[in-house]
Amino acid sequence: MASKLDSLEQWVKDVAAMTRPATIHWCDGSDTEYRSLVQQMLQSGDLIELNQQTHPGCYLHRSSPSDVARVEHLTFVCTKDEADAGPNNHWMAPADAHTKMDALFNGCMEGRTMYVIPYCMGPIDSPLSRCGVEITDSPYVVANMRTMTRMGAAALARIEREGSFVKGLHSTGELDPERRFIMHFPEELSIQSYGSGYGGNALLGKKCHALRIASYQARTEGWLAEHMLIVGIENPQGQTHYIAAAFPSACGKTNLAMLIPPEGYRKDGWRVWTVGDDICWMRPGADGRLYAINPEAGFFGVAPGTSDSSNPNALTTIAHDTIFTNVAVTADNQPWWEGLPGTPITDWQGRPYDPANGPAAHPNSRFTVSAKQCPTWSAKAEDAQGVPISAIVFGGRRPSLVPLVMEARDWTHGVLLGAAMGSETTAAATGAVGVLRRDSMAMKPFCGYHYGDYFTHWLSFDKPGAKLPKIFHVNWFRKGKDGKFLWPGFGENLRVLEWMIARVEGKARGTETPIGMLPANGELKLDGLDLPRETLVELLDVDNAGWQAELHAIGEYLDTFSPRLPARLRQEQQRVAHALEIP
Ligand SMILES: C=CCn1c(=O)c2[nH]c(Cc3ccc(NC(C)=O)cc3)nc2n(CCCC)c1=O
Ligand SMILES: [Mn+2]
Repeated sequence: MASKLDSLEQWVKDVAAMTRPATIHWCDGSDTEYRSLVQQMLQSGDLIELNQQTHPGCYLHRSSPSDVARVEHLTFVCTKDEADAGPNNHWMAPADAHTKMDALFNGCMEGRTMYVIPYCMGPIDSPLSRCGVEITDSPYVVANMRTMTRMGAAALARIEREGSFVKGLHSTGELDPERRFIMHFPEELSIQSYGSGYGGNALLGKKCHALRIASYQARTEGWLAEHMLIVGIENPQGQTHYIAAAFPSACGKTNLAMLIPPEGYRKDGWRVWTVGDDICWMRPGADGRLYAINPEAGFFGVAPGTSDSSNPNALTTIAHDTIFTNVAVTADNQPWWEGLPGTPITDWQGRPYDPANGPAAHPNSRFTVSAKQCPTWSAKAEDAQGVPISAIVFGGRRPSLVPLVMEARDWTHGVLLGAAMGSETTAAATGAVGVLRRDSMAMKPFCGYHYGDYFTHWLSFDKPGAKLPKIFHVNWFRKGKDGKFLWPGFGENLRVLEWMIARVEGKARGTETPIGMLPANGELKLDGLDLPRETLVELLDVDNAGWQAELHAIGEYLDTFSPRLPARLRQEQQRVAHALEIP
């Protein structure tokens, strides 16, 4: 009787025959295994021990200077039909990609250990979870996957029961930027990554599996794999509403997932619970509501900007048992990055810190830590059925035009808000300031198939019996004429989430505008916040002419996905455009 592990064992044999490792190690995810991996990496220099008094169990990894972020131009979706990949992906024919990758993997693990990492994305006993196996020659990847996924024996047992798993093959190769590829084969449920040791390229459970492959799978199976945080908002009466939110980078997703309520709210008994900060898998439950899990078990967060003022919960979370990547170090061997007090003496490349060389910590430097270490971590993150989603929030960094918050009039309008979301670039990102980059549902680098088909899939959830979440759009970053931020943001954002929940509960009326529903006078609670009335007026201002231009630009953006753009979405854009023309 063939065991369901036969296909796994055969695949491991085939990979070993191609890569020719010195030894093969099947990972069990135990503490013993982790400790010996850490010792091995301290010996090899892959890890550097940090100050164990102030940061017990914390280590520093320095990647090679040319391997510090995802490489979108070397990331491919290899579907049989090029059109299925869409204009939002680089495409290569599967046969060509396999030829290229087989040549790179040939003998690449000679003298190395080949680690076999069975993992589960999501709670080990949840029907919403999915399993994968990553084969890698990087102990750093093993250590990170143990934190970021449910890795080891329990996952292997589930694979044995289920028989299906995503096959991920990774090698750091020679860390040569010229020989670096991240290939996705959605029809084969497989991923092949060569030449990078960095997070999003090498921890295959995260962006590669949980977003690119999973978004493709979710479309065929009727669920959603999204680039969203999941946060629970508990009111003084003890009722908790769960919100899923998608933002492009640099909007503070992790900060929102770990939000600390303003003083007055805390005193009244409001609590914020963290379920996830990056990825959300959602599917309709028996009652027609959308139920969500966080497929990850940890946070792979951006270190710079994480401070006592922006996210005290994150600082507490990473005070122990955390792996830091490409941060700086202080004189007493503590991890350091821009935004923290104190001074760095060694920069992310191990050089004596010199401001002339740029920031001490790399702008994309990261911490890898178990989600359970977060003071606001919600035990519901382990709930097999997931949490019911009351609201979906899209957002972006828009210095002008876009109000603080607006509610979609229905699901179709909400999908339009998500499709049109984006951020104006800041000088830090691209040098050009004020260029609007659309990033639909914040999935631009992660949607594993044609964006037009993805919008069609989103629209398909609006069907009889569905009890869909309300959809909102927020903008924390609107500026006044003086160039200053109009909204204090951070913990004060709870006031906006409170209004959303009041809308969900039918306790706020709101006021209709052509672009959506806005808080009516007095509905946004401002007590304890000295926000001048004219500032609130500016924050909620709907500039009709400006929005007519925006809707026109949205139409042009949507047309780039023709002919696979769903007509219903283009009609919704037209509806809003016409509503703006009515005086
Ligand atoms: C839950 C928090 C979400 N959030 C925000 O809501 C937010 N708002 C802003 C803009 C801002 C910056 C500084 C102030 N300072 C004072 C003193 O008001 C106010 C707003 N920055 C924000 N940031 C940081 C963005 C970079 C990752 C942010 O994360
Ligand atoms: Mn992300």
